[in-house]
Amino acid sequence: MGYLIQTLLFTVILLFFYTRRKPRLPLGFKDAPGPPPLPLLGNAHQLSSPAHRSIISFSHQYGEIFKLRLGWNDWYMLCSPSAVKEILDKQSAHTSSRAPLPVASKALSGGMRFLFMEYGREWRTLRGLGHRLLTPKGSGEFAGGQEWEGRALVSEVLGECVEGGVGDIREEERKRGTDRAYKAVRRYTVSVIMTSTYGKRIPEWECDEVREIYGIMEDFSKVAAPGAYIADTLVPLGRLPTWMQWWQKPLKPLFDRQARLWMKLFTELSAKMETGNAPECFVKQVIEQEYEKQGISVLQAAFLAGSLIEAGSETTSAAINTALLYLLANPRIQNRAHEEISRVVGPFRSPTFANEPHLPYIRAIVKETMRIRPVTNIGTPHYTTAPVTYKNIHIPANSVVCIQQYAIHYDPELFPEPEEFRPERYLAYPEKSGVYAAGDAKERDHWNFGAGRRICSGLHLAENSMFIVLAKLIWGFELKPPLDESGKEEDVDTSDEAFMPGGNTVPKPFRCKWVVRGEEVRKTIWREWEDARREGYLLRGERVGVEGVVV
Ligand code: HEM
Repeated sequence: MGYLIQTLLFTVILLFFYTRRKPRLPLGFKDAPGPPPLPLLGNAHQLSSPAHRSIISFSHQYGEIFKLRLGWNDWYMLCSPSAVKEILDKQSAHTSSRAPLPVASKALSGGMRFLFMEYGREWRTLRGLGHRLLTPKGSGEFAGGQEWEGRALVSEVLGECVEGGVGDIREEERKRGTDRAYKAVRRYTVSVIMTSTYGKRIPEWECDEVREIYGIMEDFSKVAAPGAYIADTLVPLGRLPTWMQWWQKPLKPLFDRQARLWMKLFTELSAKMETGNAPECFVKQVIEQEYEKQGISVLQAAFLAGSLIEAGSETTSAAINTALLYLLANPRIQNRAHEEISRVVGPFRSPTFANEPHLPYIRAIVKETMRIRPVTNIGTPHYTTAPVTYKNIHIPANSVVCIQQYAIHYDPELFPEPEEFRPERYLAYPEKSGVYAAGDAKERDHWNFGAGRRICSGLHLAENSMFIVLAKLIWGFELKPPLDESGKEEDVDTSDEAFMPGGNTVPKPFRCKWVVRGEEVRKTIWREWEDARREGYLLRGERVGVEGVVV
């Protein structure tokens, strides 16, 4: 114990001097501007809750790059398209790692959580394994499943949320508005990602698998929350001998819980492969690519699949639910969107991906949602492995470099009246996000998926889900504000208060009145769902039914 106290004291003293250090600058270069840090505290006390508001105001004060000292690291906040392009794209050989996190990455995740993995051979091999699944073409193979799950979702909303529906919904919820569609959207996204990775559908929200997956994500967000564990702030504590790392023992059961779930799914699938009964899916591809020969352990391969499930579920449902919240608050936009869909599709069938080129306004809603409420609140931190420069600013090795999506998305020079939800600004952007991410910085649509070599692997899958779900829901229903006790429509809140606290921008569950758009549409929804249940859909030539891939 005495040794531990001495080490802690030593680390605090070290931090005191470390936080007062000045970087050595090469001739002709300067340090990034920023608010002066306090000894020990750095700048953490200057961040508001939610943090993006103070980041936006610092960007107004200091410009396109500023520096904050947060814990052990200097964070260089990138607040302009060209700073992101120059630093994260053009100098990506040195800006593609992640900061060391002895607790969240090492102890909780055994160093195997893909999102946190340091840049290097192992990360490259794993990214390569995931690549085939997630390229535009690979993601396109899941379009049938997204379309099919979209039909399931629309019928769920009709059954559960609409007056005259069939679910166990209370009369009052039907009349005054319900938040059930919020969960239905979450079910949709988990089901799409589980079918893609393991060939398994998630037909019900209330089931053991969803409980376990969300339990794991909850453990993760608690442990990774800023300030939750001092060793993720005072990183040198991670160099203590393992027996002295007091956080290891309580986190062991949480690591075991993840390993158990990811390994259970993985070994079940491997067993099915041995008997020739495995569904077509990502993990089957990984096994066929002989991951062991590439130096990847079975546990790491199982964690890779788990990382995709984690990374793809809550992010996509948060984005879709955010779009629904803004549509609810903006009847004019909803009407314009519905006018476009009904002109192109009519009431006798619901929209499909084939209609996408003719639905520019729906595509614009997808992009505008990602602009106005980027899913990451304080950006996506990368870590430098060598010094990099931007204009005459020098950024040393071992610094955090972090896109600030909110600061860029709320720059009125780039997006006039940025607080306004205005899909029209994206009508001149016919391509998907991946195309703009690879192009000229000034032409990029939004920065929601990050940048450089660590750019979101699932962006095509995510954008496709957003498009198909929004198109089908707007086609099927009018979203109306909930009613208060006196029967008057309530105001719809889209302020920061409407979102949960934390690193991700996730809307709080919100009530809404779902009104089906006429008898013909109601009949079409039921008919299409019956057809879908009967026929299933094809995933790379294999039939998928209500229970998942049919083998
Ligand atoms: C609207 C939905 C989504 C948003 C906003 C989103 C956003 C992001 C962001 C900002 C990053 C970090 C990028 C960086 O470091 O520069 C990321 C990483 C990642 N995302 Fe997504 N994502 C979404 C959906 C998905 C889906 C559906 C999948 C998988 C199927 C996925 C898989 C991943 C993975 C594996 C990484 C880690 C990449 C790495 O560290 O190399 N994401 N995502």
